[in-house]
Amino acid sequence: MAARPITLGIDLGTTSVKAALLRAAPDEPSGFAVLASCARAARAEAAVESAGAGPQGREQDVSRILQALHECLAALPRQHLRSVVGIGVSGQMHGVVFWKTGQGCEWIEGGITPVFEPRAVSHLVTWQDGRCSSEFLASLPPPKSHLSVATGFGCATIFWLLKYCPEFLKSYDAAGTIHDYVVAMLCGLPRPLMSDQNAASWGYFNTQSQSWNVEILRSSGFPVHLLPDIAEPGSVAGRTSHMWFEIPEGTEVGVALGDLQASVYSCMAQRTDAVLNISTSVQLAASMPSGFQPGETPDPTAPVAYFPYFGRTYLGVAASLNGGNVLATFIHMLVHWMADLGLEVEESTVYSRMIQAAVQQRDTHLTITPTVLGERHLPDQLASVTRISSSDLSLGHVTRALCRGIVQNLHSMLPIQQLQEWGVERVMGSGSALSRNQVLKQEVQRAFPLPVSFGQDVDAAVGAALVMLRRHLDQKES
Ligand SMILES: Nc1ncnc2c1ncn2[C@@H]1O[C@H](COP(=O)(O)OP(=O)(O)O)[C@@H](O)[C@H]1O
Ligand SMILES: O=C(CO)[C@@H](O)[C@H](O)[C@H](O)[C@H](O)COP(=O)(O)O
Repeated sequence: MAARPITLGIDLGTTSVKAALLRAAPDEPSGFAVLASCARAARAEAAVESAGAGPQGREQDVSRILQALHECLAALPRQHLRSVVGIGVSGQMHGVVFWKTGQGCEWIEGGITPVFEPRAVSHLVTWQDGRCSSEFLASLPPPKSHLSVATGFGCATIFWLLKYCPEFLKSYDAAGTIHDYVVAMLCGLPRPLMSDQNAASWGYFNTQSQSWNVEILRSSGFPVHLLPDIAEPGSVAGRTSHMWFEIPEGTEVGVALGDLQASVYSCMAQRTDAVLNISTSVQLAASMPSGFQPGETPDPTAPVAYFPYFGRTYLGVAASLNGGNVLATFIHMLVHWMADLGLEVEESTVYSRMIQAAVQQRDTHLTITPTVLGERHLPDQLASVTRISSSDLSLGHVTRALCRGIVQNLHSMLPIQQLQEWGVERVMGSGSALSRNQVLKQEVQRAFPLPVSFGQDVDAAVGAALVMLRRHLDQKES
């Protein structure tokens, strides 16, 4: 019997990097089996943001992201890596990283396996970056796109750098998301390719014409030469230029995908499924009918946006900026308070103790609006706590209220009534913040009284691998 094909999926997330190996499994309902997976914290938060970014700047160190990626690959079984026939890459959308063409990395040979190390590469300015104030965004030209432009979106960041750090931009002649960068380095692409999934997340991209708003951008002095060329999600960007963790040189690499779309692709078994992803951020997504086209102009006050998916279809998405990152912020606060009091406690200990305490605390009157980052449609709505009584101040009460607040905030953006109008019959949970947190699961089931099931915690990596596996199988059949 011919060996069943194996593909590798990668997810370059905001907090962690995930990798998964999939093998075709015709006798499985899904058609695949996950052979192995791995997750490694990236810990990539840059120690120093760019000059002028201010306290709202959020940048990550590309070398740390690649280090976490290499750790994941090194942990996967070599006998399977040798058989990989395709690599799918997804990652945190909206962000932008810059590099010099032909100098973006150096392949280091002579070790256990060739690896590429970043060279003339900037920090990654992430989707959490808040340097673009509302006033600055209002000064930008209106986009010819159904998606509005928010802080942390690639084009907004480039406009900000053009105004405040023009010399910085002159140092680079290529740009993309972090996953576009990794694809370009793996394949030695002279210029990055970008799927419409990631282009739409940058702003100033028209998904119907599949083109950048080049004239609008150029007339504002925007460095349009930095805009990547566009390619279909699911198509091949190139082939690996070196052997990589024993994955053969010449292996096909797909055009990078949005982590949201890759997660949905792995979890959405039927078109009537909604996918609720809680990772660093939170997204609730459902399929739009084929033929659906979003409006021509953006509505920045709308809590639901329409993101390109596959095959020119769209997802209706409530994308909250406040998900696992809110829990992480709470824990960082507790750990720092305890350090101030002379106590050293591991973050992982706090996560497990607070979740255990809240599992025991099934209800609370304490009410937390968790939006420490505001929301794109309500940037000035920051976090608040109400109904505080002396009896509701245990760790269990506060954690229950925090988890409830995260889920209720998402529900306020996309309520179950709207999901049911769209024909949604089931909610598929994804993301490792959800998979590791029984309280979040309980609050999801409470807020969305539909059948709810929970997936793996490497969903986007599985989705990216699955896209390449199905491409390979289709090619073999044709
Ligand atoms: N030990 C833990 N137990 C439970 N939740 C955790 C733990 N460590 C991190 N988390 C949660 O997981 C979130 C990150 O999820 P992850 O899927 O790694 O994010 P991303 O895909 O955005 O990189 C963090 O924001 C935090 O809320
Ligand atoms: O914000 C949106 C969409 O606008 C999200 O769907 C977006 O994909 C994510 O926030 C980023 O990609 C980061 O994802 P993650 O690191 O939180 O998994």
